[in-house]
Amino acid sequence: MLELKKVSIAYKDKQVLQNLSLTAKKGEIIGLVAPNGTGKTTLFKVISHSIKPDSGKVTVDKTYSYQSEKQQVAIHKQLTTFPDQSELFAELTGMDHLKLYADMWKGTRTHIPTLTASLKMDHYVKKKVKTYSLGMRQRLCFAMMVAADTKIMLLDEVMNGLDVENVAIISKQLLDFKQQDKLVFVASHLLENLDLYADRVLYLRDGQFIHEQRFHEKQSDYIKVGIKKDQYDQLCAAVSLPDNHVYLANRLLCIPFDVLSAEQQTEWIQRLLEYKGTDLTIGPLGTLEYYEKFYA
Ligand SMILES: Nc1ncnc2c1ncn2[C@@H]1O[C@H](COP(=O)(O)OP(=O)(O)OP(=O)(O)O)[C@@H](O)[C@H]1O
Repeated sequence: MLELKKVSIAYKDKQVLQNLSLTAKKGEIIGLVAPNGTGKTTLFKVISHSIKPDSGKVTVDKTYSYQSEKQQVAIHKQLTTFPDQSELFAELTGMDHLKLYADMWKGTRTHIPTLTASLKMDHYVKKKVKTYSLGMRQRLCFAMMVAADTKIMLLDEVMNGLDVENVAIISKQLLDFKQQDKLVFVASHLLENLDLYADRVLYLRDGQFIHEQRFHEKQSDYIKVGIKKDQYDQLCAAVSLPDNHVYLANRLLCIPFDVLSAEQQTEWIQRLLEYKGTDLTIGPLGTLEYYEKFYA
C-alpha cells in the first residue's frame, strides 16, 4: 500500500533521513519511535509530500508517486496527517471542523454523530474551539482524522497532553482503524501505549531504521530482573554474563533466554532470584526496553 525506497533528505548540512526504505500494507499500525529531533516528523512530511526528499521515492498503491499534480491529488485523497492544534480555528466549533474534514475527504457527514459519541465529545463539540482545553483540542484533532476516514493516516504525537481516559479512548479507536484495514503510522513518545495496538514498531536513528519490532512474530525471550548498578557491577565481577545480555538504563538486566541450554536457564533463574525484592520475568523486550537499549 505504501512504499518508501531509498529516501534521503538533509536540512542544509544536517542529514535527517538516509537511504531509508519501508513497505507498509493496509490493516497495519506502525509505531515510529526515536528521541526528539531524530526525524519522525520529517519522515511524515516526506510521506505526505509536504517536503520533497533529496532522493528516493514514495509510492502509494504501487501506482502513485507524487510525480505529477494528478498523482499528488490521488494520494492526498487517501491520506491525512494529524492536524496541529495551531491549525484549529478559534471562532469555529469542533463540529465545524469535523464537517470540514468529512466534506474534504469522505464526502458524507453521516458518521459524525457516531464518532463524537465514541470519542466522548458530545458535551463540547458544538462550542467554539477557543473555549477548549489543551486535551479537548487534541481530541478534536484526532476526531478530524476519524471524520476524514482516509485509508492512510499519519499521527504525530497524537497522545500529547491527554489524560489516561483519553489515551484509552484513542487507543481503542486505533484498534478499530486496524479492523477497517487502514494503514496508520503513530509517532509517539508514549512507548508502552504502542505495545497495545501497534503491529510493529520501527526505531529510527542516524537516518535509518535500526530495529523493527514485530509483535505478531515470535520474539526472542529474555530473563529480566531489576537490579541496581552496583549489584550489576558485582555480578559482572563474579560471573561471566552471557553474550548479548543488556543492562538497561541502570535498572534492568536482560539475559537472552532462548540461546541458553535448559541447564543454564535454570542456573540463571536461580542466581537472579537471589535478588530479593525485585520481580523476575521471562519474555520479549517491550517498546520501552528497546528504547532504552538503543537510545539510553
Ligand atoms: N525546516 C527545518 N529546517 C532545518 N532543520 C530542520 C527543519 N525541520 C527539522 N529540522 C531538523 O531536523 C531534525 C529532525 O527533526 P524532526 O522534526 O523530523 O524530528 P522529530 O523526530 O519529529 O522530533 P520530535 O520528537 O521533537 O517531534 C532536527 O534536528 C531538526 O532540528
